[in-house]
Amino acid sequence: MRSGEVTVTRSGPNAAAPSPTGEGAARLEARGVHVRFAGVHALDDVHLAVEQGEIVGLIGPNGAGKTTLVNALSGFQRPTTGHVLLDGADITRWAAHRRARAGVARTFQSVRAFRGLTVRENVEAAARSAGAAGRGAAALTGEVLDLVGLGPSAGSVASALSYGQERRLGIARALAGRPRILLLDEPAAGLNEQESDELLEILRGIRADHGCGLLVIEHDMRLIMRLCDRLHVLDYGRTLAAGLPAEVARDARVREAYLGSSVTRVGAAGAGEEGSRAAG
Ligand SMILES: Nc1ncnc2c1ncn2[C@@H]1O[C@H](COP(=O)(O)OP(=O)(O)OP(=O)(O)O)[C@@H](O)[C@H]1O
Repeated sequence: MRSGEVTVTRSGPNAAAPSPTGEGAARLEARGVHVRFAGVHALDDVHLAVEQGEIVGLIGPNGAGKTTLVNALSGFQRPTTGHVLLDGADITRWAAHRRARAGVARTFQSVRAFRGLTVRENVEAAARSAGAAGRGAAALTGEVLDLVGLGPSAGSVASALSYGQERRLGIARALAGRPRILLLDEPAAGLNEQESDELLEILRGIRADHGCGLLVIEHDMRLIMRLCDRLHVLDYGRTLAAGLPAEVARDARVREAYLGSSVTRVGAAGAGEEGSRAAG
């Protein structure tokens, strides 16, 4: 799904969104999810879970079903069959806004901030719509902008930002809801190497400071191999491999379907180059 909107949670300024079950660490899970569009099996029996505090990379060739899976997890696509669970509760029929209130935030591939508003106003608007008010919203906005490195640009109009900064603004708006699980759809798309390195530090900082779990769709293997605790590989809607990044990078099926010849460098160095079929 390509949209400029960012979904945020509705929670207070100093705490992550509440668990629907009252439990601690969040766990968002796709269990046996199928999504069919007419004759296309966009997802075929996919099982994936992301827990608070971990970073999971979702990779695979163009059209593999990555965005469809994030849509299914965030409530923008109803599975044809299968279930989505949050903290063990079945949320398959929950609308996107309800999932957002429960702590599941996402960004989209295309960023479109409110370009006439300042950076601060953009994030404050997201914080307010997520339930923060008054000084709480202002404090949360400042905190989130610092986290994504946009503190010095808080007073700039969004239209003056570079592309890389605008993408970080999209992440800041998602964080303004204090999510427990954050789904990022190609956050490094269009970034140069230096910007991608900066993004790596920002995403690590989000895990460290917010403690939220991240599911990251990305074609930038240099970023993904350094960032993620685990990888999940989709191909033609099916899970091709899942596991530790080094294990996945060595998997012959993954090399053939996606990583191509760059895998030797990816596996050997723990950081490689973009996959051969990764057109982003
Ligand atoms: N709304 C839709 N209607 C029909 N087919 C769709 C729809 N959305 C996605 N598809 C198809 O489902 C499959 C998976 O698409 P999806 O966008 O999830 O792949 P992806 O892995 O995210 O690709 P990319 O890396 O290019 O973003 C593709 O064959 C795509 O054409």
